[in-house]
Amino acid sequence: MKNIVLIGMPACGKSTIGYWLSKKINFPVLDADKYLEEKENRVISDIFSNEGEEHFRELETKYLKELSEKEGTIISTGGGAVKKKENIDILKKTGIVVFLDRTIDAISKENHKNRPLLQNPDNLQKLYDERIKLYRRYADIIIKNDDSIDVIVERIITSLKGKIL
Ligand SMILES: Nc1ncnc2c1ncn2[C@@H]1O[C@H](COP(=O)(O)OP(=O)(O)O)[C@@H](O)[C@H]1O
Ligand SMILES: O=C(O)C1=C[C@@H](OP(=O)(O)O)[C@@H](O)[C@H](O)C1
Ligand SMILES: [Mg+2]
Repeated sequence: MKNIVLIGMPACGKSTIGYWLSKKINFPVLDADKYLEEKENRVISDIFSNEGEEHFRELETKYLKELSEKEGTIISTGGGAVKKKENIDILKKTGIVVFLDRTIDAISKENHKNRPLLQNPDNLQKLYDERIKLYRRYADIIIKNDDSIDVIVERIITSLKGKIL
């Protein structure tokens, strides 16, 4: 059974929707950021401020590799997982990639205190411009996150019917 891999901008809903999707379809869920924090016994903002983004990206790749070895699991990635093609190549071998497409406007209204890259709000548009083509390129399925979480979960389930559900 393939994994369901959620990708998209920071605060597009990957962690939250992964959790509710898991409840609905009874697949286990693993959040790549939480997994990394548990394995490293540290929080991401601490890794960014002490060792920097590059070190975080190395750890992210290491743990995405571990997660890609799962089966029938929902994997909520961090927004920057698409920065390395290597990450996506690995995730795609065992999973179907779902891009949660949420507007910058909606994302900008969320609380970003635990997102080191969004401490400067101007960075959101910059990240979007750098990454949007990557999310679209790597997506097997694109789901617009422009309604309630329940509706989005149902949209994902409908789009996966006949593919893996
Ligand atoms: N469709 C939605 N309706 C209401 N809140 C949403 C929706 N999608 C995401 N959110 C909220 O946005 C915030 C960021 O979501 P999160 O799951 O942490 O995003 P990500 O893991 O992609 O960074 C959370 O507070 C979440 O509840
Ligand atoms: O967009 C990014 O580069 C990042 C997004 C974060 O995850 P979320 O997308 O869950 O916020 C987290 O992995 C880290 O702060 C870097
Ligand atoms: Mg998340």
